[in-house]
Amino acid sequence: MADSVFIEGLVVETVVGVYDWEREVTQSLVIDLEMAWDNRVPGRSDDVADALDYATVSRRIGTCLKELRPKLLEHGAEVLAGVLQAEFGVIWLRLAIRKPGAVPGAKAVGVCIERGSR
Ligand SMILES: Nc1nc2c(c(=O)[nH]1)N=C([C@H](O)[C@@H](O)CO)CN2
Repeated sequence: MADSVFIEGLVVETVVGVYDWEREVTQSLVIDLEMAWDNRVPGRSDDVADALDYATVSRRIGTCLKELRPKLLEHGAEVLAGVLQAEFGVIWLRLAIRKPGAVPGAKAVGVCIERGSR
């Protein structure tokens, strides 16, 4: 399945990081996500119930990361991938989490994972 639904540049404010000072503040994470989805069905029906609703997914990403308060970006990415697969039936996804300003001189640092198969 070559079709997909994507979310680009979703900003989530949460507690994240491995250092003590990072557990006392919130920081911005930027999420880029592509999820395999058969868009022929909603393409025919014009019904959001047949679609992978990117608004609902975006809200779920926010609540997940705010509750999780991960130390590592890797942990945030792994848990998010599991939620998307279990709750939304996503069979394949590519997910990047960026942490802007975390490393002096770098625009952003982050991780990218791919889970499942198309
Ligand atoms: N591979 C990773 N390396 C680092 C992470 C991370 O989440 N994954 N996190 C940190 C610190 O929290 C850093 O962002 C503070 O500036 C260091 N390395």
